Amino acid sequence: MSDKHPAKWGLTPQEMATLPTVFSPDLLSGQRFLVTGGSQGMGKAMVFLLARLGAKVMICGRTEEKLARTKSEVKELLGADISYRAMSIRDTDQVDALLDATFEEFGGLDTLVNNAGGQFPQDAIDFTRKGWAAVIDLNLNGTWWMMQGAAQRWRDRGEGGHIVSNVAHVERGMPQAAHTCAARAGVIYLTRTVATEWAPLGIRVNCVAPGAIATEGLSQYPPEATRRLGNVNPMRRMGSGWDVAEGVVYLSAPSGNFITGEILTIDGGMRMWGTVWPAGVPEHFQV
Ligand SMILES: CCCCCCCCCCC/C=C/C(=O)SCCNC(=O)CCNC(=O)[C@H](O)C(C)(C)COP(=O)(O)OP(=O)(O)OC[C@H]1O[C@@H](n2cnc3c(N)ncnc32)[C@H](O)[C@@H]1OP(=O)(O)O
Ligand SMILES: NC(=O)C1=CN([C@@H]2O[C@H](COP(=O)(O)OP(=O)(O)OC[C@H]3O[C@@H](n4cnc5c(N)ncnc54)[C@H](OP(=O)(O)O)[C@@H]3O)[C@@H](O)[C@H]2O)C=CC1
Repeated sequence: MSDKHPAKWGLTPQEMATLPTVFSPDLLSGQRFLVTGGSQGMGKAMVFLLARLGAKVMICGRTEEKLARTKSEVKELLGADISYRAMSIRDTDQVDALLDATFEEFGGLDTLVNNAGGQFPQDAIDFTRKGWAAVIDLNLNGTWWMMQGAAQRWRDRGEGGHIVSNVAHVERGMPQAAHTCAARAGVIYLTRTVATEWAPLGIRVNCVAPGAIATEGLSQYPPEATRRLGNVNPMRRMGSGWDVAEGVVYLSAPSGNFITGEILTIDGGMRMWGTVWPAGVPEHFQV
């Protein structure tokens, strides 16, 4: 997929309704999930897979129209009912309201999936304070409000739970995306820390760390930012939202019962070879 910029990124609802999965159809029967950013991209793939496996699902995002469309597509293609709430994870009052509504509607929560996030490509030296703050607030603070809010409710109810946060492959840093690299590293180390603090509460805490994944979110980036994404790992192709969704289910289902503080990298090997350079390869690094 080198040098290509498709007219439309990501999986269609029909694909998400029919793609093969390694998991059995009743695996998550009765399990209650909350997926932030479930209205498109990887989050939407998770929602389709979770619904196919029998889970009850609540999704959120800022745009009501996208949430309502996802709900009706899941109903039409899978015959399943999901719930949604329009909100921003950056707003602590809205986070509390979402968590309260979810616990009330489902009578509890089994797994929180922190998937909402994003950034813009820019050299770190040029970040404005407002741009830096926006990316940290969304990806680090917003994710943390969700993690802490869910854990407090589980503790107060005397129940356990599981958190899985969608971060990014950041082991080698991320040139031209240092703000999101810093935020994702923050989430990774929060995860590794509270996995210990919250183990006595019966709460497992994990992350998935994707490399370049073809999703609708990429349509917000110009072709010069995305045309190299199929060439940034040894497999020399992009992953799909389904690859990440299956990783989330692996960690959340009984297959993950003895896994906490883990970062499951789903990147086609990008941690070993390949650099994104989302704003273009600087002359110094061209070969
Ligand atoms: C191409 C990938 C780049 C990252 C590299 C990651 C490498 C890993 C794999 C590669 C692919 C990863 C892809 C994705 O994650 S795609 C899915 C996620 N979706 C998005 O990223 C959506 C796009 N981003 C945003 O919506 C916003 O940037 C953001 C949410 C981060 C900010 O939202 P907010 O609405 O609060 O902020 P504003 O838009 O009002 O902007 C606030 C200030 O931020 C600065 N800014 C914003 N955009 C840019 C830009 N394009 N370039 C430079 N600066 C920017 C700016 O200071 C804004 O303030 P002003 O508007 O007042 O100037
Ligand atoms: N695509 C890729 O290659 C990679 C992506 N990632 C990360 O994985 C996650 C999912 O990515 P992807 O599926 O591509 O993203 P998309 O941009 O396709 O989807 C993002 C989702 O998050 C929601 N969202 C964004 N901001 C907020 C907010 N403040 N509050 C609540 N919901 C919000 C969006 O809905 P709405 O706009 O309506 O709010 C949308 O549903 C993101 O954190 C992304 O940065 C990491 C590595 C690689």
